[in-house]
Amino acid sequence: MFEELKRRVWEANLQLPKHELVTFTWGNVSEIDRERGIVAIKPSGVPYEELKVDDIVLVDLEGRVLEGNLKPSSDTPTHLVLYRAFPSIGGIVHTHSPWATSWAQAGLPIPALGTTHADYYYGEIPCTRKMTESEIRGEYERETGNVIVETFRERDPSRVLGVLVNQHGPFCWGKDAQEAVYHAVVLEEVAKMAYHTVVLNPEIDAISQPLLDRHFFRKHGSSAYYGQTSKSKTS
Ligand SMILES: O=C(CO)[C@@H](O)[C@@H](O)COP(=O)(O)O
Repeated sequence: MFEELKRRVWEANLQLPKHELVTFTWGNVSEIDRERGIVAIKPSGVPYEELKVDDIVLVDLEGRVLEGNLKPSSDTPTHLVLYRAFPSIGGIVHTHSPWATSWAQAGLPIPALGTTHADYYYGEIPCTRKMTESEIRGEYERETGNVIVETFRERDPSRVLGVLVNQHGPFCWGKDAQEAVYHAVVLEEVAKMAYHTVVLNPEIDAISQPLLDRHFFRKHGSSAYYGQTSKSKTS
């Protein structure tokens, strides 16, 4: 019954090395079947070149393994916190892609400096606060999810489709695993461009609200008009 879900998650995981978003095993992708409350996720520590469809692990929203012979990603508790807190999302990607991770390590949000950014992220891509010692010593991966949720108290996860976890790296999401990978690719590109932009002009301001609105809403929401059909908004 979940063969299709597992295949989609397997294919989405294989997109990470293809887009040069992961080194070794530094990343994972999951997708949720909302109707059944089942999450398919990459197994922990398995090299991408060895990953098979049947290695994808199925867990419930409490993290209990329902199917699979391997341990799920060590980041599974983070994914589960996000699926529970953000009902609009259907897929999640975590990587240590170098440009996004550089901003995360610097503890800085990525400002919206141009239309490439505004096409997908409505405003700055936030960086979480640093985690406390007790959060790190406790249920670390679950607390990582909690600190992301805290960062989104005043933000809309359907408009800001990713986050930088301070001193760690990016988590992105989308309506499914494939779209989440797409947003992770965009995040890495805008992280690289933003770095170069602020180096070239340290005084640069974020783009204006009208330009941000124009670019985000031409691809998202009921007034979107970019592309050929509603399905092509990410192309
Ligand atoms: O964040 C980290 C390591 O810092 C992990 O996400 C990364 O190594 C992937 O872990 P898994 O192989 O998915 O358990």
